[in-house]
Amino acid sequence: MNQASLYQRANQVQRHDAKLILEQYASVLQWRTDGQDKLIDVGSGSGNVLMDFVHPLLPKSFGQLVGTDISSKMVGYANKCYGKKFERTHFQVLDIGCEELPQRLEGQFDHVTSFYCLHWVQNLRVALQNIYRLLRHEGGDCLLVFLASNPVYEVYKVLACSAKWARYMRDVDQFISPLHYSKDPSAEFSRLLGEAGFVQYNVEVRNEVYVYEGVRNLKDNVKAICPFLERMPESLHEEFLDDFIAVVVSMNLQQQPLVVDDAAQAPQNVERFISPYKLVVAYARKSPDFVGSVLCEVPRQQAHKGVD
Ligand SMILES: C[S@@+](CC[C@H](N)C(=O)[O-])C[C@H]1O[C@@H](n2cnc3c(N)ncnc32)[C@H](O)[C@@H]1O
Ligand SMILES: CC(C)=CCC/C(C)=C/CC/C(C)=C/C(=O)O
Repeated sequence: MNQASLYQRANQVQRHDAKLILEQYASVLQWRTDGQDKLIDVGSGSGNVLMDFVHPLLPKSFGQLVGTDISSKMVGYANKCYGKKFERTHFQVLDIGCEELPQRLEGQFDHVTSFYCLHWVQNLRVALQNIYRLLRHEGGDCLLVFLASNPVYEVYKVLACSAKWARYMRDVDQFISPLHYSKDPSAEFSRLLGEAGFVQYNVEVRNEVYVYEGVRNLKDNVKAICPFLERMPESLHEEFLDDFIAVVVSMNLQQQPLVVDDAAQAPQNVERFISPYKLVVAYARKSPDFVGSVLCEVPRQQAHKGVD
């Protein structure tokens, strides 16, 4: 995932989920009384989720906002878009799955956030140990949002077995969420949080559905995140995306076009593609003073996203 501007244009699902979850958790985060909070975001990508939805929640006098990503291209893009415009804000390269966390980052932050990143990291145990170490020694909290499962992974598996695409997808398992096949992602992630040292945590696994309107829209969203495209000549991209769509159709994830009878209304004949997925929403604190309300059921939105 290196194409920052492409990602910035085709990340509606990711933006939708981050916005909704931040609205629910803004008041749960343990804000400092002096307003000098330091926050680090893991896997910030092109930076727009961090700057559009996290930055506005920070107190005016916040201490520091650091966006990080494993991709230097993403970091370069985010610094160019936001680094100069926003005070006390910068982006830097960090692999959250690294064996040794840079010492200058250890124990520096009040909050760690991460949206749609941890499903890219195979070694969640190491990633959580690093997240724990980023937080101040005396406390701090984290809000981690990522995919447990998504039909995109089943499509990858099918394409990886085909004679045409196998040579670009030999390491397909490296790009499947480590919780995709888990029978109980909530229990598994809770255990990992406990092992990392977090004493109080709440892990929800939300069953979500996003509906993509039109083939082009789905293809653009796939293009923005698919790690295999950059390995093949550009002349093959459209063929790969056509085959991707054919697998989606074979999995019965296409909804028949809706035709509206009412003469006053134009018929809607755009195909819709349904993506049912499981989203992990984990909130954890390093220190033991846990607020009971965190564990209360948060109001849920019922409508399918992506459809007006
Ligand atoms: C889908 S994007 C999410 C970007 C942004 N957080 C958002 O919500 O739009 C996932 C990002 O995670 C980054 N990423 C993948 N593995 C990572 C790792 N081990 N450490 C840090 N970032 C990683 C990718 O480079 C990519 O920019
Ligand atoms: C119907 C269908 C297979 C939809 C897949 C849609 C899609 C582009 C999912 C991407 C999931 C993902 C890995 C997102 C990300 O990391 O940002």
